[in-house]
Amino acid sequence: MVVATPTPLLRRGNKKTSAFGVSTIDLSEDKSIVSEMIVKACEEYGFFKVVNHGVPKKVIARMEREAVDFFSCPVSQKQRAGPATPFGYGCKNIGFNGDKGDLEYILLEANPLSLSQCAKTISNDPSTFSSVTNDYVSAVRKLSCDILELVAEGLWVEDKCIFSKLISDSQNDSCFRVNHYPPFSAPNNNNHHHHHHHHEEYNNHWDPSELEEERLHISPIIPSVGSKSRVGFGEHTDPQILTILRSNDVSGLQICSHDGFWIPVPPDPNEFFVFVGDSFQALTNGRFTSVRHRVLAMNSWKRRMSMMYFAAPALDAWISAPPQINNIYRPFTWGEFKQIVYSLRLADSRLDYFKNHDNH
Ligand SMILES: C=C1C[C@]23C[C@@]1(O)CC[C@H]2[C@@]12CC[C@H](O)[C@@](C)(C(=O)O1)[C@H]2[C@@H]3C(=O)O
Ligand SMILES: O=C(O)CCC(=O)C(=O)O
Repeated sequence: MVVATPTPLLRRGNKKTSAFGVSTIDLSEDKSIVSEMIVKACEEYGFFKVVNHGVPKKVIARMEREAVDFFSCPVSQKQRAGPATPFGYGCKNIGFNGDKGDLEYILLEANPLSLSQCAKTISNDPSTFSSVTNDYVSAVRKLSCDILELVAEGLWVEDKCIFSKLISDSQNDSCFRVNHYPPFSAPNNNNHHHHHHHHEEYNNHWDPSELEEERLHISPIIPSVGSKSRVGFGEHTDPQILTILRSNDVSGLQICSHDGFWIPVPPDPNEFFVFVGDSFQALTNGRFTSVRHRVLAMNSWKRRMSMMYFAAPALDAWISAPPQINNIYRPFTWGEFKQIVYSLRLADSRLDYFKNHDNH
């Protein structure tokens, strides 16, 4: 029997093993050039940096302030917003397999209704927290849409909104995360006193005696990262379509090249980094690369803080009416889709859906 396989219209291009330089894409440049560069970056590393991104400095600064204020609260107060199941405040336990990371975080659903609910447990001034967060999330969602439209253009797809419409209103499963990593001092260095002094920068409540203990609990997915650094966030790919990351000026982020090298990404607080996620790799039939990345806690007295917007389609709508296969992009297979839902640890009702449709 001959089985018709859909033509892989969007094929993975040849990959170069050239020396790495993070592509920097200037969104104010000519559209046709920018769209071509973005497609190339999505194919080669699945990772790039954007400048002239259009997100106002003030929107970023206000969000950073809210996050710093939250993480500076006493543990007992932060725990009111937890545990993260998957949304809310989480500390150290980053994955549902019990993966450990040396960080604390807040993971939120990126829609106004959910944000205003969660704000009540996060802030003493919930209305300010939710308006600042909504402004930030809306601005980075707009940036994601701009990028997705440029991608469609670069792929010569007729409907320029084919990808961006998946996330263009706030009714989708996008999420927002802020990570906060403690500072790290390498074993046997004598700078403890010095470090401790700077700990107070965020008036944080990390117990330095925990650090030595935590060093022993290296995430099982990382075999070894050497004695001078520790895992902040274990290696993974993001299940969503795109991730938009902004961090302060503390290093630690690394991406994995296709030939298996870990490449440190110098931090840049004024710009954004973009990651291709598993969903985008699937939608483009593997032409785009979902980028493997991790965060190491570096030997620095300063703490890393990063904020991420994860652009994801409305999964419920996708379940009830999966997009039709056409020549433009391919809907997820059920296997891929299930993986995304599981990775997001979404509501049990959605997981039940798959239990009842296990033949997919
Ligand atoms: C270690 C993990 C955290 C994560 C689930 C996972 O097992 C692997 C993917 C991780 C990730 C990365 C992007 C998002 O931050 C996240 C919410 C997601 O959907 O996949 C996290 C997951 C998580 O924090 O539960
Ligand atoms: O904190 C960072 O810089 C990146 C962490 C990350 O990859 C994630 O939260 O999914």
